[in-house]
Amino acid sequence: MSQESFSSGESSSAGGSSSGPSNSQAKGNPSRPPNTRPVYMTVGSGSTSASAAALTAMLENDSGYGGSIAGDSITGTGQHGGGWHPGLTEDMPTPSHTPVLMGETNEASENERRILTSHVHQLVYNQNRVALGRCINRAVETLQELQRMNASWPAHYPSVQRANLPTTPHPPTNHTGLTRTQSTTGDLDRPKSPPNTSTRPNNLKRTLTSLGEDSTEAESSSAAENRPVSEPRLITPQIAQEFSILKLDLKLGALSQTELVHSLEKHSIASLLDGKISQSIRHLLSLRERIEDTSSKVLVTGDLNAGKSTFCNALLRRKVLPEDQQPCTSIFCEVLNASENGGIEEVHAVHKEELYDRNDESTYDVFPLKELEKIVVDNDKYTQAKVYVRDIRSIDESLLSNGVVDISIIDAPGLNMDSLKTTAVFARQEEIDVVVFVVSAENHFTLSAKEFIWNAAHEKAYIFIVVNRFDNIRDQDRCQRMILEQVAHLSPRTFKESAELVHFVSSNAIPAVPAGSGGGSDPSDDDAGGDDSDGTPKGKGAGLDGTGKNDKGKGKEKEKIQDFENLEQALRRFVLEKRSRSKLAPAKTYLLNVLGDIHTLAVANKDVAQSEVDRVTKELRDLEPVFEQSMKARAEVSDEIDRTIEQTCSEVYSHTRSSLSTTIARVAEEDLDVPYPGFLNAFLYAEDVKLAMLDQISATLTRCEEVARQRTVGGVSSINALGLLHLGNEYVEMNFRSNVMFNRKRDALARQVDTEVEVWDFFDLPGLLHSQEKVAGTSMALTIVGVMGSRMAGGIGWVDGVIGAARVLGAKGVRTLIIPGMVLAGMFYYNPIISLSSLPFVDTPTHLVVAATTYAISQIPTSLPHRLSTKLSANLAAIDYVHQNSDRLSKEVRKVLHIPADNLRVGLQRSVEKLTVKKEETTRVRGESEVARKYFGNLVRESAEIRGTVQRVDLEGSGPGIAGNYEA
Ligand SMILES: Nc1nc2c(ncn2[C@@H]2O[C@H](COP(=O)(O)OP(=O)(O)OP(=O)(O)O)[C@@H](O)[C@H]2O)c(=O)[nH]1
Repeated sequence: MSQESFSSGESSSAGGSSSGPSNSQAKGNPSRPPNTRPVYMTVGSGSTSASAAALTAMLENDSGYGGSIAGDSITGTGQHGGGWHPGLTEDMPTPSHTPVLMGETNEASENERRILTSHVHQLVYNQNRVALGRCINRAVETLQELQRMNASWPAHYPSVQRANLPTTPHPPTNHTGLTRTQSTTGDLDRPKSPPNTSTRPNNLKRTLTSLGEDSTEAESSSAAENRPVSEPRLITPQIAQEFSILKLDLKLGALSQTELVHSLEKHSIASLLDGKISQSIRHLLSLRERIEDTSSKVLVTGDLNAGKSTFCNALLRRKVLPEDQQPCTSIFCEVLNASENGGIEEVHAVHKEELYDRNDESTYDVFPLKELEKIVVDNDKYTQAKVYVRDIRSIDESLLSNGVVDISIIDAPGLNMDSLKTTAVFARQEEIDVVVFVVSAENHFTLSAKEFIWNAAHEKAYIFIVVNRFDNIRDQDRCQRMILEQVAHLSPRTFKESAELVHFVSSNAIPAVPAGSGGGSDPSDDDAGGDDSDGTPKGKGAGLDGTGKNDKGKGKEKEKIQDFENLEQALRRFVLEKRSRSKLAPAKTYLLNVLGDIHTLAVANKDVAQSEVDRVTKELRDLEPVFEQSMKARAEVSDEIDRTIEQTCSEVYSHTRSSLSTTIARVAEEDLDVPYPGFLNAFLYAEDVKLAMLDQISATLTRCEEVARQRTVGGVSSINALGLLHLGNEYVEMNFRSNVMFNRKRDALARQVDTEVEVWDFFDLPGLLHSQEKVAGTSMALTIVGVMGSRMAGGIGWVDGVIGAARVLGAKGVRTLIIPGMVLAGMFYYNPIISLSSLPFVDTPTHLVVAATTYAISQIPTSLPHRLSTKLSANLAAIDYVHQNSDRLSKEVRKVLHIPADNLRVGLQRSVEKLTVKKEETTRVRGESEVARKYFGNLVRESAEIRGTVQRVDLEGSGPGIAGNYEA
């Protein structure tokens, strides 16, 4: 494209646009009828329409590329007649639609149209960039929120399930890949992967769920209550679907993802998800950085010696990069606009293992341009070279300095098996927006080339292919056909747009000034490119005779230049207009995917939260009466236990008391089964009777204890029954053995109160009196009692002392002889008794005394038990024997009953506490689930809304002329 043609275009367009038909007339072009150009109507009071002004303002104020658009590089190109001029954005129709008269050259308007198209596209690009940037910010905020939520309410992760597990019925499919059932997120318009090209795992089917499953078997409520909640719960089949961005990489041994999801505890899943979210946030931030970056990188690669360096030089119109017939480029050379280096042309050779930083000279060595060859050919010190050059061409033609975006060209080393991997890695870098592949027309695609394109086409979708050294081909049509066939195979998408993306050129036919010339002039000018006065470039390519005399040769050269210029324009379009694809499309695609994942996650978790709320609400509803009942039972059972214990103890007490009292009172009348051995052994008899009585009392006590045992067994049973009734299986019965009760020596007390046998015990004086009165009258009776009373008391008072001694000595003989001795003594002391007497019975004759004594002795078997019983009873009463024992028994019963009672009380308390904790826990879960439901409900809406906004960002056919460019 010559400068002249551009200038003329500019004047016609500017004129036409600013003043409409009147201007056209003012130009005084008689050959153009007044209506050959459309009539422009200016809306508004000024000469510039409001919309045009707005458009201009938007372009000028745009922050993303403002520097390059409105900066010096634009204004400094005044030589192009204001190629970038506010007038261009004035209200006027798109020039491409301008009607052109037959035969009229429309070169100028074509130029104008191209520039306008470029700027409008720039505007649209910026709008898209800003919109995507905002969406990235919102997505990041959303993900951060999700991360916070996930920390407090571990998100549930939808899972896929293997085909051999029971699944919902699938429609029959004839491919082995993934079989979808249905998706609630279909409205999200997630890009559908065609079969076999899907990167998603095969042999996976939609999951079944453990949530919401209808169990065919009835389940008891307690079983349901105690059934462990499987974690993590899977999602219903309708919404379970695979993720693209937030997919958890769960590969561990032979376990499938589903098995792993099942086996992992839900907090582990949540933390894995958290990691994924962080990763995604980082990626989104890097995408935002990338779309805000105004630079664009073009990687030129291809087979060895295909002419890559020659091609780059042709683009620059300067011999910057070394060309050689031998493979020579050994490092990556990035050619940048010198304006990025303070306008200085030089080479920065970047040290190995260093990250290039233009402001840090320790990372590189500086060389003049002409020494580039030395660095490029065989070196082991540098990995890449940054080549700063001034672009000598206008902004409409230049790639480096095009007024819109800063483009750098990277000349890569030729591909071979060694460099293939390095270059492939290089090409994969995110900042590489465009890959230009140079192939030699003579050699077609080598194996390395095919492998590279195959991979790069997956990465970048479109490859710009330059078929170089076309001048060396004789049958060019056949060559074209064959190469296009190969392109179709290697990158079908590139093939589809081959008119724009595949170019057959001869780079060496393009005139280029030497690198050292400083780039001050344009080689496309007649004088600059070579020594031909007719503008034919002075190339070294075949078929160029360089004399300018061969018209056919000239025609061919022009054709080659034209082809190259076509390539350049296509490349510019590809870089400038299609950079949306390379810069914004990845952001858009990633956003759509991540928002789709968030949406899926939100839908799934909203439902999980809802079912969680339902579940715990029901649980709470069921729990409330159980809790109330438990509280009531605790109080009631406690009272019941107290009652049982009280009743049992009081029964035992009263029974023991009455039994003992009765026995003690009646022990004298009992058949003690002690034979009376006669007068001589009266004392022994007394001892035996006493022991027999004590045994009787002990036997009664033993019976009472047995009764108490039985009562205790009854009490324990009723407590256990209460426990089982209220606590069910939770109640643990205690092992109770009644035989260990009362195992203390029970009659110790009785032994302690061992009653001493006294002489008086043998003679029942009141009884005697009573019986003698009946027989011999009162005076007689008194005589006997008097004899037995006072005389014997005086005469045989020694006897008690003897008994006491005998007890101590244990001399049976002594005791045996006491009573006979006593009686005889009574007789011998008769006289003194009589004589001393002043009592009414002083006159009592001797025979009466003998009779009375004999009577008293005969009464021993009858009177002794009574006397002893009375005495025993009095002694036992003195030590409170009956109460003591009744109390002992009832206390022991109480003690024993308290053990199961306390056990039951603890059980009941525990049950209430357990229910309280469960209630609190369930209430807490309900609260959290409600928050989660609300949050995920909002997230469903929000993610769909942001996704909708992203979807509306149209990166394809935006801006006039762009679609046209590709359809042309
Ligand atoms: N006939 C013809 N020769 C060309 C053309 N382009 C480049 N050459 C020649 O091919 C040879 C190799 O060119 P280079 O540009 O060095 O090739 P390269 O691909 O950069 O080489 P390496 O980077 O070393 O692999 C040089 O001698 C060029 O003059 C062309 O279009 N036609």
